[in-house]
This record gives sequence, C-alpha cells and structure tokens, in this order.
Amino acid sequence: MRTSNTSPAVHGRDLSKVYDSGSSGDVRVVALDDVTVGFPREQFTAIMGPSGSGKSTLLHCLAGLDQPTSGQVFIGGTDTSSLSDTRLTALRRDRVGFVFQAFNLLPTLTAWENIVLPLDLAGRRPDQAFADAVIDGVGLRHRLGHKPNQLSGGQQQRVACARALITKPEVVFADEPTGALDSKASADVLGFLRRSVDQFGQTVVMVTHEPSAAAYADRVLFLADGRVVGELAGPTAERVLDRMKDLEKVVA
Ligand SMILES: Nc1ncnc2c1ncn2[C@@H]1O[C@H](COP(=O)(O)OP(=O)(O)OP(=O)(O)O)[C@@H](O)[C@H]1O
Repeated sequence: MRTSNTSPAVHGRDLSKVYDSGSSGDVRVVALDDVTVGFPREQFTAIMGPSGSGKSTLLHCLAGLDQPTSGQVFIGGTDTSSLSDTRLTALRRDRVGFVFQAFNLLPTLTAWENIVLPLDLAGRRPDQAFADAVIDGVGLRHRLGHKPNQLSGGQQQRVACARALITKPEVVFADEPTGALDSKASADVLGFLRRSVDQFGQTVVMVTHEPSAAAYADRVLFLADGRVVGELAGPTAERVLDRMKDLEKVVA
C-alpha cells in the first residue's frame, strides 16, 4: 500500500480549523492556524503543547475523523479531502490505525475478535505470521479468548494497539493512549508502540501530555495557539519538560 519510501506517511498542508459558536456564531476559536506538517515513514512522532493548543484537533484532522476548515491532508499520497464519505471510511479502516485513551473495544467480542475486527470488516484474512508477531509483541497470547471486562486496563490498551496494527496501516494515530493507565501499563503500551516502529516499520503519531511518554518518540512537535512552534529530535523527558515549561510561560 506504500507509495514511495521518501514521501511522508502523512502530510498536512495549510491546515486551519475555525470553530464558530455562541448563540449567533459570534465566538470564533482558531484551533489550527495554517499548519503544514509532515510525518516521515517509520518514525514515532509525539505531539505536545499546552491545553487548548490544538493537539487533538490536529490529530483528528490528520486522521480523517474531522474536517479542517481549509487545507489538505495526504495519507500515503492520497488527498483525503478528495474522497467521498464511503471512500474516506474505507481509508480509515484499511490504512489508518487508531488508539484512543478510552480503549474503545467492543465488549461482546474476545480480545482476538477485537484485534481482527478491522480485517473482518474489510473482508480480509489475517496474515497469520504477522498476527502472531503482533500478539507476541503485545504479550497477549494467553488472553486471546478473554472479553474486555476480563482484562486489565493495560491489557485492553494492548489489545487496542494490536487492533490498530493488524491491517499494517500507513500510520497509527494514538490520542493520549496512556492517559488512563498507571506507569507500568503505560510503559508496556509505549514500549510496544516503539517496537512497532523499530521492528514492523510502522509510523506512529501520538498526542500526549506526558514528557515521559514523549521520550519514547523519535521527535516531538510542539504546538501553541494552533501553530507548530518547535520540534525536538531524540527527546528526553527532561528536555521535553523544559520546552513545555517555556511554552506554558509564553501562553500564560
Ligand atoms: N467543538 C468545538 N467547538 C468550539 N471550540 C472547540 C471545539 N473543539 C475544540 N475547540 C477549541 O479549539 C481549541 C483547540 O482544542 P483541542 O482540543 O484541539 O486542544 P488540545 O491541545 O488537544 O487540548 P487538551 O490538551 O486540553 O486536550 C481549544 O481552544 C478548544 O476550546
């Protein structure tokens, strides 16, 4: 499904998102302000910024879960704004993986059924060798027959990670994937996302509030007031925290 190894997996061009609210549409919030950003293949990028800086809006626009007011998003070279709703739904299902803070597993399905759901929906059969590698990667082989309510939060999130990867998507978008987890479970999930890049050549884009989570990434993008205001390669938790303190001073 990859188009070329040099083009970014995901590219947002001139993205703006404006919310008009209030009783007569008189309250205007610019959540994204002309953002142009690319996410190289086989890299793990974290997106950070103060509360309200536009992180979730950017992720949702990139992932085709929300429409920008203006600008374009390319996933693996496909301009998502040119797609009909049906094709956009198919692209999200087949070429994009999602991990959300709230796991979003189907409660009536087992862990295995949840993991292969995107393939079932697409009428595709699992590549058994790859499925085995993913299941061993998330350490869930002995839990495949369990329903979500028989799993810990960390196990449920690892099921969600396996589900996100099983289609070999162009990119996995993770929105605060460790927001509901303790530090051990967080480390398991982040370690798996890291290995998915290093071992499976996956591309991961993750929104997080936690410098220790961002330190798993290859690079951190910083947002403030709907704009990209900086980036950090080879982040450590300390360096990310320092940048965040500076940004929060500017925004305050
Ligand atoms: N549906 C909406 N209607 C009006 N304004 C919105 C809507 N969604 C988001 N906003 C505003 O857009 C801005 C960016 O919001 P967004 O949720 O993307 O920020 P964030 O950086 O993810 O914040 P947080 O870290 O608190 O989750 C904020 O000012 C927010 O209030």
